[in-house]
Amino acid sequence: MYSTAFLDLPPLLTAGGTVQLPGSKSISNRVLLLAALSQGTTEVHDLLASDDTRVMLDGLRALGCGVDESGGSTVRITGLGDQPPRSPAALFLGNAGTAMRPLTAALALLGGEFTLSGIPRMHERPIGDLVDALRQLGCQIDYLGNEGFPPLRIAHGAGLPALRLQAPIPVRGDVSSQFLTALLLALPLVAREQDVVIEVVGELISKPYIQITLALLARFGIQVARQGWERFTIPAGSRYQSPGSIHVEADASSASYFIALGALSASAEGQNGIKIQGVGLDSIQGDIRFVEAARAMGADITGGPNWLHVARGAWPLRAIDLDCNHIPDAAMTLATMALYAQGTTRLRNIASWRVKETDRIAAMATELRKLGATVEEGADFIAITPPATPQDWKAASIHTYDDHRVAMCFSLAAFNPACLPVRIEDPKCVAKTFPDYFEALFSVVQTAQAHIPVLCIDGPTASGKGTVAAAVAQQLGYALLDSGALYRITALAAVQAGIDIAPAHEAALADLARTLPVRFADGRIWLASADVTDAIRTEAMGMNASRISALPAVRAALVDLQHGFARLPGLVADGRDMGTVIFPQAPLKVFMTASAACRAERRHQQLLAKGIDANIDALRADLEARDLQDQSRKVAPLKPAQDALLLDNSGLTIDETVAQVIVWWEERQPFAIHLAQG
Ligand SMILES: Nc1ncnc2c1ncn2[C@@H]1O[C@H](COP(=O)(O)OP(=O)(O)O)[C@@H](O)[C@H]1O
Ligand SMILES: Nc1ccn([C@H]2C[C@H](O)[C@@H](COP(=O)(O)OP(=O)(O)O)O2)c(=O)n1
Repeated sequence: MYSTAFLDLPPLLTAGGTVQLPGSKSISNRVLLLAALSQGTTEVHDLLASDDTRVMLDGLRALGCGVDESGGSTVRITGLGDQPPRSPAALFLGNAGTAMRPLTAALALLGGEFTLSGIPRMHERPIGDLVDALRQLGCQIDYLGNEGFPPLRIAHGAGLPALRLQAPIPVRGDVSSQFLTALLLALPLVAREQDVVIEVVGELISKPYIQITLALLARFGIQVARQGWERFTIPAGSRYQSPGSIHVEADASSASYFIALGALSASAEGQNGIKIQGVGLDSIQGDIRFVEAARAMGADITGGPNWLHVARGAWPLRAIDLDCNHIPDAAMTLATMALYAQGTTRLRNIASWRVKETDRIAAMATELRKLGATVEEGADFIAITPPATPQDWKAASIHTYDDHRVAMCFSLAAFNPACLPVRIEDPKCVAKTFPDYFEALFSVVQTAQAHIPVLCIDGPTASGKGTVAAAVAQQLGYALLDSGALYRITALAAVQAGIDIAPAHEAALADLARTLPVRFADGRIWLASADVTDAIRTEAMGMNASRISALPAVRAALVDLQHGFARLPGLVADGRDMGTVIFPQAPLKVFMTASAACRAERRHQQLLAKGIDANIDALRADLEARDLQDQSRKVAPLKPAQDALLLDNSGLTIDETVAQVIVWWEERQPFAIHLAQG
């Protein structure tokens, strides 16, 4: 997951390959609750690991359910059965509507004392219609903040009052279908002696989500009878029965981003479109009908029981005018597909967008406009006209409103014909449903090598390049190339092979460099099966590296390996010749220096921290000798590139040095200019 403040997506050109999608959030949290209400243990396979399932699992544990997470994506839930939930209990449910609503209903019917709260946005999301329905039944629920919104208190410490189950229970269906889902999931608890009937007031929205609820209830032994979408009957004698084991389908809403990707990108060379694993055309999730909408816009989609294949069909895409009530979440993806359509795309009947993670109509309108689109918005619709020509596109920093879908939708804007990068702010908000979304995206998209941003930091030993490069890479979410390590590893391999580091053995040393079995993983460096992270860091190996690096054939042998580090979303490279030889087109080259005295002192401190005693004068003499050797060699000597910015950090802290590099990087991005204008 990218936990950076922002993630800059370089312009993307093609896509191709296979993605495996994470489990559906809606199915995951429903299954968890049903398993928790059942007798016995349920093995839940392919459970989504996300913020929303995390709060549900924590909540169930707090209520006394058995939760065994030792099996990776398979979680074992031991249900309450006939046991009462542990009470009192305080549940924090983040921003998970799929946890807040059904738990409120279930706990109100089970009895006990509970508080249910979430993050501030959760406290702005309405729950009054559900509370009204439960209060009419006889449940005692209080608002702890604003009327009609969480946080809530359920107060049945003295036992449940008699519930009024004879008359049909009315619930509004036109604000959120989650209220009805909550009642359907919870009322079987009390459908013992008589049928329990729910009547929907108002036009029910998001019906497909109710279908998921009914299908999952059936898997847990509850057969709900439905008359139209107005009346639902839970038969007397209902009891939750664990199916023993259940598989969670991949998330059909998450599939929408990759369906869109296949529809709007040219295929990568030798590939034909995108294959999506984990969800197929016969999915029980309503958002699978996004397929029809994407086809209407031009996508070429085929599929089987648990896979989809998507390629470009009509291009440019066709604008559509669609009632999106049946696919409220996935429809947001249509709004960014509209950027690539001819004409105006109108998405209607989407009032529920206004009460989701954020006001999604306002959010989409604001961010689409930043890209140069013309957007009209109303209480329950949005109409998008793309920028008229490539020149009308703008580089935008997309605000994501702590809304995973906004972040994922707008990643598609990186295919803009103007080849502008797109900045996604707070990319970790995707953790709600798809923590590794950007990793999955990068695994199936490609761009021209020239579009991949590279930031070079060169300089003499102990100037702080390595430290600063690592910090900058972390802040930007970029890969890191410690090129000095490659020379150090080659030198170590030569020493181990007994090859003298001298010009006479240049060819043999170059062969060694070309076939170096090196691997960088989890902050460690491996040479074949040996962890050499520490062995290459000695002063002696630094000197050997400097000697081996003076051999032109060795340098040439390491070029391809170094170029291979430049991958999406970008690279920070540190060394001696990153800006001059390896990445001469890099948009930012920093030449970092510090006085010899300062550098000797830093090295001294570094060694002391490792428990190695060293003489500071000897260290200074060594580093000056190495500087001289690196500066005076014939090939790729240590020197600033012509367009490098010099940074003498003798008087700066590490943080100040990093901040300066980031300021220079930001000055080169188009977003700041846009912000200044906007
Ligand atoms: N302003 C600074 N910038 C970068 N590093 C610094 C700074 N001040 C002190 N240091 C320290 O200098 C030492 C040498 O840094 P390092 O990154 O190993 O240098 P290099 O990669 O250039 O050889 C590290 O221990 C680092 O913490
Ligand atoms: N791009 C590079 C990186 C390192 N080298 C050589 C020259 C250096 O003295 C050695 C060791 O580099 P390294 O960056 O690990 O050394 P320091 O951490 O700066 O002491 O490798 C090079 O020639 N070109």
